[in-house]
Amino acid sequence: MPSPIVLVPACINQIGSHPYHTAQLKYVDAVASGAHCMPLIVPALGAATDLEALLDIAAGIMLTGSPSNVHAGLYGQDVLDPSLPQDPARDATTLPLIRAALKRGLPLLAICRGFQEVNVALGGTLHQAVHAVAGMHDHRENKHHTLEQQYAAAHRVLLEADGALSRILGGAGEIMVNSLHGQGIATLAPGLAVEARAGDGLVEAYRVADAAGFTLAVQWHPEWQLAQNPDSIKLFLAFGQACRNYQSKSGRGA
Ligand SMILES: N[C@@H](CCC(=O)NCCCC(=O)O)C(=O)O
Repeated sequence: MPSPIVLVPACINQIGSHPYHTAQLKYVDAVASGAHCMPLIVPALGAATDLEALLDIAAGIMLTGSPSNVHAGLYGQDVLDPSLPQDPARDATTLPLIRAALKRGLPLLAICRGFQEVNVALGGTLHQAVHAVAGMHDHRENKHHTLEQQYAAAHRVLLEADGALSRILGGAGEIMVNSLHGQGIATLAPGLAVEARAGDGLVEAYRVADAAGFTLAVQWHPEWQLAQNPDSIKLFLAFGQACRNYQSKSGRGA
């Protein structure tokens, strides 16, 4: 069977004098080495994206993290801190792509910003600054720390008993995760089912309840040093297997 193609939507980033379509290496490599699939970086072309052409060749989609925020206008709010990075071209590409991919039953794995944008794509809202909400913890990384420290395990999450994530992780009730986000889920979109929460109650993982295939979105970073984290290995293996199953069922597996 040819390797299943997993779409990895790009960000737009300024490098020197020019804007680039970019995808961070750790995400792209995790699709290859963790899910054993072929990553395909999708440019952030917005409305010019041919969604059906992409979905005709894809067997999965992975939404990456990124320092930028999903634009608050997309969930009916004003941007509270305009100094934080935005990526309207990524928003204009991923939101329609997410909806079209789910309609086809494509396996989906979403991480950090990706976790937030799937929620917004399906009608949910975000806290623009989780740490400013009474009773919530500060989920941000300390930018003065080394990368190793920033991506180290930061807090535990409690997994839903008998949930999809818990099953993938061998029946675990809780796991330790890293934490590098200022925003978080305020209202979960209709049709999403909670899979894990942090100690302050913040949703840390969910699935699309009535999806035809595998869907999991996590607020943490399983792609970070994937090979050293048994939970992350299991998560990416399960995603990869779902992509292989989708490819076989769609008749493209020969
Ligand atoms: N802007 C959002 C998204 C946070 C996020 O995805 N952080 C990861 C950035 C670096 C990486 O990709 O590893 C927020 O702050 O909530």
